[in-house]
Amino acid sequence: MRSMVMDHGTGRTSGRTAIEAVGLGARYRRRWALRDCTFRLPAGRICALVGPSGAGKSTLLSLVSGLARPREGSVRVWGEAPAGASARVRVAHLTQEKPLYPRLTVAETLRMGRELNPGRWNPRCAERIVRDGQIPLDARTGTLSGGQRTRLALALAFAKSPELLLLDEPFAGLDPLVRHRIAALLLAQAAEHGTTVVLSSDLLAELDGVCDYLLVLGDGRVRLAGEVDDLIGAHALVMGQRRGEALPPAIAAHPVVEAQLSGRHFTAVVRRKGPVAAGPWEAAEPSLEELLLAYLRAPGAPDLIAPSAEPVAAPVRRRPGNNPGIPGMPRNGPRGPAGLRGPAALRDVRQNPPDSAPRTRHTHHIGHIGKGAAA
Ligand SMILES: Nc1ncnc2c1ncn2[C@@H]1O[C@H](COP(=O)(O)OP(=O)(O)OP(=O)(O)O)[C@@H](O)[C@H]1O
Repeated sequence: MRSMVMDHGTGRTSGRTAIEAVGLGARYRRRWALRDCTFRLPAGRICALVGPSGAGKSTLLSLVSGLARPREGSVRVWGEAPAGASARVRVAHLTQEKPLYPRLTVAETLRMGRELNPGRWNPRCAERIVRDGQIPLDARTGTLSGGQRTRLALALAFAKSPELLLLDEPFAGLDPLVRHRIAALLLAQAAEHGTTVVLSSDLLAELDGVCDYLLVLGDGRVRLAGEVDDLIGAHALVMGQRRGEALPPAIAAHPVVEAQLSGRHFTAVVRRKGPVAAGPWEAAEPSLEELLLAYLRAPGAPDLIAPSAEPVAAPVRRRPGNNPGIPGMPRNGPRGPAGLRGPAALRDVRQNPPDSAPRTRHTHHIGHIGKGAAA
């Protein structure tokens, strides 16, 4: 079961802000790719950017890095316009293509990185990441495997000493073992350098234990945003014997994000209005993957912008159903008695994570390492 340990000392709704978007919108010709995006990402987080294909994830990353300009609204990176010279050097953006010159060797690529980033280049960091991956320095980058290319691209990105690292699908096309190594590398480097990371991925199981902040897009809009702990704590996963055609009234009394009724059983993810009543069912906090799957399967579920993701500059325009007054949210005081009982199977997986699972450095995340993160 997930730990309820929270770091109240960090002041989630205050502190440095890495990204703040207000009413952000972008479009390609006549079609909006992103609309009315409003959220804040505090510094020091590892943020998962999730959404179905075409939801606007790459577009958002391009707006944040200054590669694209917004059509409406604004985005600030470390308080500045992303396209400005000073914001640009503080941000590294690894696009899906991970562009490398195929005819250059690894050593030549690192040399080029140094020449392009005078004053910020950290050669020891780049060399260590390449050496740990046993990548031959004299190999041409065009001959590297997918995992080696990703590692080299991450070496280039981290050696630039960015304060904000944007990664577009860094795990795509990698086998599970390589994904695990890359995730561990990412966590270790981000912890060592204090880098804020935004990581888009559709490998949901991999994100648990890696990310402590969540931004879910759907159809170009923000659907979920906030600390992972807050968002998970606001929901319950309920499983039980089905009696009749509908969910038990005590469960349906909570806003239902997604329900599956099959055979004699039901499974539902609900947004808790309070403790889930005891009954002939089991209730537990969903894992990050379970929460994400529920929202991805239910595109009509109301969005939820947690207080931890509200911009300082402008209040969130709430759509119907986006009710922040949920037990478990820090602005609403301490968590009430959860009254949640975890199914033995889920509890077992979460209490016995693989030793090698990468762990986040964030204090409030320690103790709820996910199920084989990036395994
Ligand atoms: N260069 C472009 N020209 C026209 N439309 C585009 C362009 N790039 C993206 N789009 C459209 O904008 C929307 C958002 O695309 P985007 O690539 O940001 O989504 P995504 O969530 O990153 O998708 P994926 O997970 O498949 O990479 C989609 O409808 C896409 O078709």
